[in-house]
Amino acid sequence: MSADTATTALLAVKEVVAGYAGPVVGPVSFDVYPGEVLGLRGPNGCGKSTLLKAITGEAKRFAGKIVRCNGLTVTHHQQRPELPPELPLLGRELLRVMGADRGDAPGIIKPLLYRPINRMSGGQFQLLEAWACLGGDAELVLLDEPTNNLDGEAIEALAHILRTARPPRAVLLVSHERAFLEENCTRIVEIGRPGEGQGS
Ligand SMILES: Nc1ncnc2c1ncn2[C@@H]1O[C@H](COP(=O)(O)OP(=O)(O)OP(=O)(O)O)[C@@H](O)[C@H]1O
Repeated sequence: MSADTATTALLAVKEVVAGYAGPVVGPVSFDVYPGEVLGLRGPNGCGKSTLLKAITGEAKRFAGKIVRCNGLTVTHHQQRPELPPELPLLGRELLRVMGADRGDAPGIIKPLLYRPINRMSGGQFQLLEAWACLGGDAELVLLDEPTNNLDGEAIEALAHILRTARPPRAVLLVSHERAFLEENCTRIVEIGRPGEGQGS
């Protein structure tokens, strides 16, 4: 579904400047509507991950506004998710903790359900985490480089999950994979190089 201006935005990012000790990105503006997969694209270090972190409150907002619709639930798939080596959980238990244990896991996820997460490969854990975010209850899913570590089959499975999992949830997707963004996003926002703010 494409953005519909008659629909209320789930999230409005307005002239946001964000960073850590100092600003690293912005000003940037975009809205996210129910049902869309909005891509964020830009060069390395331009601040895409920082923008996602500003939405969750992990990064500092120096200027602008981030307006969430009332009661909006958000989940964040971080770039390079860490495998928690000491956590004695099976894949399905992790899904339960994340509210994504619905019994409708795609075929590529099923073999991971009974595998201890500390014995998964980086790619397997990455895919399970992405499914946990997309198959859970959150109305807005933030995905940061979800194709990292994934082989071609897993990337295709992720694309299928993006297209089919629980619409009308919205997704804000950061990816270096130009083709993946273009094939799977309903809209793409360009972020400029550091100091340039928003691209055209
Ligand atoms: N925790 C942090 N503290 C201070 N600076 C940080 C922190 N995390 C990132 N940065 C800096 O903020 C800038 C933007 O980084 P960010 O990871 O948001 O960019 P990005 O566009 O997602 O990059 P990439 O495409 O390479 O993943 C970089 O200069 C980076 O070094």
